[in-house]
Amino acid sequence: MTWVPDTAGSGFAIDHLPMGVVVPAGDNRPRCAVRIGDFALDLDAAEAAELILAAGSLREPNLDTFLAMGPAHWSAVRSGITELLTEESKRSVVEPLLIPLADVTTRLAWTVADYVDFYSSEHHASNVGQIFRPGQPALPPNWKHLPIGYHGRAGTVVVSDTPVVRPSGQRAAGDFGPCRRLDIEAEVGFVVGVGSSMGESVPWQRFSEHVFGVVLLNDWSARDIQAWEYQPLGPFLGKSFATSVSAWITPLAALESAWTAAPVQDPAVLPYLADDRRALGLEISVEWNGFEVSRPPFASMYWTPAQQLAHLTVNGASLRTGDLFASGTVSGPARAEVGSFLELSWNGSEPVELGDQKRSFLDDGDTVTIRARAGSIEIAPVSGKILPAQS
Ligand SMILES: O=C(O)/C=C/C(=O)CC(=O)CC(=O)O
Ligand SMILES: [Ca+2]
Ligand SMILES: [Mg+2]
Repeated sequence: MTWVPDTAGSGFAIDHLPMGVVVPAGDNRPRCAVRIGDFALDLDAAEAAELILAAGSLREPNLDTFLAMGPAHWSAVRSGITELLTEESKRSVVEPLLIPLADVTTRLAWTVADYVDFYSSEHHASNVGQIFRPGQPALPPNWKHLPIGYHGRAGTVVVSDTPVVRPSGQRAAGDFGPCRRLDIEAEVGFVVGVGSSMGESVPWQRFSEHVFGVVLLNDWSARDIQAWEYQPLGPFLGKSFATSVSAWITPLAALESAWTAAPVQDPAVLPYLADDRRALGLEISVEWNGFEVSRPPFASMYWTPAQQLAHLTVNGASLRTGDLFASGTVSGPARAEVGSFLELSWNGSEPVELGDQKRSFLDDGDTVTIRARAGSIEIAPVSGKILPAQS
């Protein structure tokens, strides 16, 4: 039991403790923090006051040093924070370090090193295959043999609530202008803490030794630019303009009871990909201008994050602290479970109702918020508003 008021049922109770970086109003120094209910606990101040021992890792302007220190450190810090927030005897010294969330702005919590995006929902891949490549098999021949992915643009990963400017680009031969089919992709991102050496692959069993935690991720996608540019090398400018992530990273340690069964794979995969079929049972919700338009089920993903990690490194490519890999768009089997508006509106042919409007893609001024829950835990939402293209 925590002494912090009103946390039960908030999704951010004492069993959660997601980590982030905040700047208090009237200050300009970013500091490491943990979220409890509607407060941020200033971990920089807690470590400075020796209320928590973290070898200086919480006195940095972001979580990079903390992330690099690995599971034993993550777990010791988590225990220390739990103690501060539960022991009544600590309350008088800790309570002054709680800042209402209304009085802070959040920052990107870590330096994104490499960013990789997978394509691991069978429903999403077959929907997009039918839309982009009609007349061809919905899934490419390699799809069930490896988790397909591409390298994205780490430098344009932004924290939730950062506005997204509509990109301009080539929409067809000789046709340049603002994107007309601006879309979202609802995804789950995994934040790597502990790196690896070049030449060394990281087996799926080592997932929790390297991955610290989970964020929600919106892979904003310019469908007209993408459809024109992507062959044969895959997504480029159609996706590199912005990718949004949650302000708070949910540690894997908070999600231990959220694991459930992943779909059985047929055909059998190669031994390095033969994992224990554990999926995170996150129930995602996509809100468009405040209307819930979809509920993608994360446990339906064909390829698991542990398999994605094994595949990422099987050629000896190393991991770095801060690497971010995204699940790929999360789409379930039903139309009301898809993770993109491309699928929801079937490429604009079946617009959806938002109040008294009918819509297929994003208009300027629209806001999209992606939320997710697993039992008592709410993953911090990722939200973004579309601003007009640069003139
Ligand atoms: O199939 C295609 O050509 C394109 C697919 C996507 O845009 C999806 C993508 O970025 C990967 C994913 O999020 O699943
Ligand atoms: Ca994507
Ligand atoms: Mg993107």
